Amino acid sequence: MCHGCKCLIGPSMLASDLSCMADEAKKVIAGGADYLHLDVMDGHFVPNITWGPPVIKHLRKHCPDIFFDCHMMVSNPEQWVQEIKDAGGDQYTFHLEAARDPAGLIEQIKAIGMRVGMALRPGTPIEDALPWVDSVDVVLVMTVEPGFGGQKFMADMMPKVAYLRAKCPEKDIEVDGGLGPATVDAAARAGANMIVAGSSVFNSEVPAKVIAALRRSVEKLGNGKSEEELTQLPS
Ligand SMILES: O=C(CO)[C@@H](O)[C@H](O)COP(=O)(O)O
Repeated sequence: MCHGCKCLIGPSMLASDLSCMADEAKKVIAGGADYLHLDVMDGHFVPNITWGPPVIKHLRKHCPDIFFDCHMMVSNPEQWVQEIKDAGGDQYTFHLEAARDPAGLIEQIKAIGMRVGMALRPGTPIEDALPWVDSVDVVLVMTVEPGFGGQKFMADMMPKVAYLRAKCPEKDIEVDGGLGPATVDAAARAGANMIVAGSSVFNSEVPAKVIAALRRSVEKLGNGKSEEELTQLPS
């Protein structure tokens, strides 16, 4: 179980109305988001294209204080570190499958002053990540195939999360894909403390309620409480 990790909820902007991204961001910030998850896709590493540093830079002007978690679904993650930093990124999450030299890339990101995230596609075994886990701030376990929002949560990724949590009680573990009030309990029980949620938050009439429900699950179940203890907690 997670001992020292804070529960953090990060709405995925991919699911927002991108014609008014800044307003959408402000809405979820007001609704209690701890950070914004920004999916950068290059049409090569994944079969979709979203945005890059110019859009992040403009969003930063409208949202000066929130943490920007940049999920780099790109084939050449070494190329964008400086641009993402300059645009206002706080965390640079690269895909292990795309990194030619993970150790060098981690150093590059750290040297520039961003938090380092390492993401794993569903098909990547957790063992592949172990050599670098101690050097990164966050491990992102994808719970859908990266590329698109609105997919079904892959509960069979939870053993990866649980294995990692057992090995690294203090590490930030993030999950992303198909998360909402109906699926978050499994991720919380496995030990994830950073929850990315796109469709469930932005499709809701009241995003704040969904964010609160996600937080409630992680705060309760992520602390290793028994079902009996949970029934005694105020809702
Ligand atoms: O990285 C991705 C998809 O590649 C995610 O961040 C999705 O955007 C999450 O969206 P939902 O599954 O929550 O709708």
